[in-house]
Amino acid sequence: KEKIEFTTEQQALMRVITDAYNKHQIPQDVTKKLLQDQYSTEENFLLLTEMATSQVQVLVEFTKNIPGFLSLDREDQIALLKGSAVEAMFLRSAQALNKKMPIGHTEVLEERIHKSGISEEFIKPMFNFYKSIGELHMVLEEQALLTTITILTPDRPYVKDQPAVERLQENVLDLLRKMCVLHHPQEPQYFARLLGRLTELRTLSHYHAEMLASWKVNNHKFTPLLCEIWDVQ
Ligand SMILES: N#Cc1ccccc1NC(=O)[C@H](C1CCCCC1)n1c(-c2ccc(Cl)cc2)nc2cc(F)c(F)cc21
Repeated sequence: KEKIEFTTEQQALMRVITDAYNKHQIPQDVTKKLLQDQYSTEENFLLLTEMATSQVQVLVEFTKNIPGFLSLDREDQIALLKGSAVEAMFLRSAQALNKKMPIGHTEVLEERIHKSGISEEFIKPMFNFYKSIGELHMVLEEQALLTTITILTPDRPYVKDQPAVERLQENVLDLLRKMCVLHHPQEPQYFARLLGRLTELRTLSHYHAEMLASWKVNNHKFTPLLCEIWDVQ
């Protein structure tokens, strides 16, 4: 049984990232809203744009706490945020769906999302991703580190100093690898499976603009922030 040792730097990094992840939760819990009422496709689209907009603001605050992020070139910081916002939102949505809920709530939530206005062709890939995240039973620290790794992806479009991003990402990857051994000692391949989800996440995120454009509403209105961050309008 491998003895897991964390350096003092890694312990500090873990605490900072976990605290930031906890602090920057989504203000109002979207699952509670969706469980409360069945909304029209228009109301759901509005809720989505509100959630996505607040999610971007939450993401910006979260990245400020990633050690080293603010020392990156400012344009690279923007490129990393723009490049990861959609993936971070789908990760957050997956974690929202896979949260422990009273009996029958998850089924209601899934039903509401199926009927929310999203076009059928995207339902399957989206729920496949949510299910594959759920099967991992990630602990909170792993969720926080996975989101951080997604943000610190060096090969996003327009990133100039990729090695600087790689150095930050490597520290977080090393920490995540150790956390996976610690929390899933029986699954030596767990870390690799976790990283494999990031590939699935990137594929799903390619659809996001189409998913929004094909939402069953007459008028697709977006906030200025979403127009900036998402390739819409
Ligand atoms: N945005 C956002 C966001 C930010 C933080 C947390 C959840 C978010 N997701 C959301 O609000 C949307 C809602 C918005 C109202 C209409 C039904 C979907 N959502 C999505 C979903 C996000 C995008 C795109 Cl194109 C399709 C779907 N998959 C969800 C899974 C869940 F379990 C869940 F509760 C919510 C979920």
